[in-house]
Formats: sequence, structure tokens, C-alpha cells
Amino acid sequence: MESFEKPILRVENLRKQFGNGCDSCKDLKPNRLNKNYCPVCGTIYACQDISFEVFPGEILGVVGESGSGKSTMMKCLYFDQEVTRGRAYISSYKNGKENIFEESSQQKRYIRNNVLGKVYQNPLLGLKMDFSSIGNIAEKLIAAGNRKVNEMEERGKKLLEHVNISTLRMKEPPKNFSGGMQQRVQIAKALSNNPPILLLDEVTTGLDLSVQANVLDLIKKIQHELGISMVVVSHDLGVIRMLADRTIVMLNGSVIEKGLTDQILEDPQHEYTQQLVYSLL
Ligand SMILES: Nc1ncnc2c1ncn2[C@@H]1O[C@H](COP(=O)(O)OP(=O)(O)OP(=O)(O)O)[C@@H](O)[C@H]1O
Repeated sequence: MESFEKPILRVENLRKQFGNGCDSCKDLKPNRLNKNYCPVCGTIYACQDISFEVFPGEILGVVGESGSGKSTMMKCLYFDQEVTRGRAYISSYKNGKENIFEESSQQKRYIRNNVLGKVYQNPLLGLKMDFSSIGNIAEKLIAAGNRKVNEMEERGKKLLEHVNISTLRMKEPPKNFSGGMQQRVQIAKALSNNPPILLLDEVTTGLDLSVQANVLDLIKKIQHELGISMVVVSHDLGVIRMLADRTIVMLNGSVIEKGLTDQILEDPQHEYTQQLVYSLL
């Protein structure tokens, strides 16, 4: 797949640091850092020059322990946080020629509303809990410029049906729903403007196992039916094994291993990945 197709998303040297750095740490020599943290000035290098590609229709898994920088990377991609430096290109946006991190805030809003969808671990970040469920979807449609109420209602119903929420409950606010249902409403909202790329950040963490399985099945179904590309972050290799075609493994803000998920599971190269894989056995 990699050699023939153009990636839909290309990320190059994404760096996010908290703190200004000092002479001791700014060249990021690993021996000067204590994990992702400079012991001299206290700067945290949450993401240290991360690069990867996502190809059309594939699911890229991002796995790593807590604090490895997965969520920070996703926040940067969705402009929830500003990168310190780095580049990202999306082939369906300006033909993949512009670094999205350098676009104006207006263009970034456009990208958030039309090119990317994001589903958060915490539904409070992705949903207005007091709006109706269909109202949550309408909010995203309006943000992308839609104004026709009938069309929005039709689209909202379709999306909610797609994620197995009965239209009888579409006027109910997500605060009335279980955790699994809230995640499904978030997924419907994220899909509302047909984005070519979906970012999913620990979307099943904290859910009961059976509910988790349900949400994972839904994600697979969506990928199968819509052919949408996804970046799926999880600390749980089981989730990655079920969903991801290819995987990158993060540790202390760096990518330490990448490859086909099957390959990583069968023949992990890095000591940390080996520990992760063996813990599944
Ligand atoms: N706003 C912030 N200010 C300072 N440090 C931060 C901030 N946000 C994250 N960090 C630090 O950046 C590093 C990466 O955090 P991040 O949340 O991205 O990791 P993660 O792999 O997603 O872990 P988790 O799943 O526990 O959130 C951690 O050391 C964290 O303490």
C-alpha cells in the first residue's frame, strides 16, 4: 500500500514542548533528558519530532504508555494545542501542499469542521451534554456552513441510525445516555461533514468490556463502509490489534517502532514493544 498510494495525512517532525528549553536540552540529546523531561530547566518534550503517514482507508494505531505523548500529538493535529514546530499535510486540503500548522485560524477552523473529525476519551470535550443529540450534530453541520433545517435533520437522523442510536431518542441530550451511547453520538457528530480523516483518542477507555467491544465493532463497521482513514490512539494493545492496519509505538514522546500491526505483534523489535506484546499473552 505504502509504495503506490499517496498518503492522506503526512506528519513531519511534530514537536510539542512545555517550557522554553535550555542549552542543556534544546538539541534533544537523549542523554540530556530524563525520559521526556529536562532535569536542568524542567521543560517537558511531550512530542519529540514525530513523523508518520496515514494512507487512504487505513487505520493507523498509536500505542504507548501513559505520558508517552499520544494525546498531545492528537491535540496538535486537531489544533486543540499549538505545535512548537513541525509540519502536517492533508492530501484533500489544498492538494496536500500547505503545512496545516501554519494556516490562519480561519483555515484551521475550516479544517476542523470539514477535513477532520475527532472523538475524545471524555465525551464532555466532544459533546454539549445539554443539547439534544441531533442538536449536537446540527452544531457541527452549522459550523461547516449548513443552514437548511430539514436537510440537517435528515442528515442527523441518518448519522444517529448509523451508530445505532434510535431516532426515538434523538431529541434526548447525551447526559441521559450511557457512556457507550455517548461515544456513539460523538462518533456520529465527528462524521457529520464526511471528513476524510477521523482522530480517535482512547475512545473505549473507561467503558465496560462489552460496551468497549460494541464501540470497537462500530468503528470497524464505519471504516469498512465509508473507507475513512483513522488515527486511533490507545494505551491498550488489544484495541490496536483489533483495529489498526499499521501501528506506531510511542515512548517518552518519541516514536520507537512502526510497521504493520501484525508484524509488530509477531516480531516486536524494541524492548518496550516486546514488553507490551508479551503482556498480552
Ligand atoms: N499542558 C501541559 N503542561 C505541561 N505538561 C504537559 C501538558 N500536557 C501534557 N503534558 C506532559 O506531556 C507528556 C505527554 O502527555 P500526554 O497526555 O500527551 O501523554 P499520553 O500518552 O496521552 O498519556 P495519557 O493517556 O495518560 O494522557 C506528559 O509528560 C505530560 O505530563
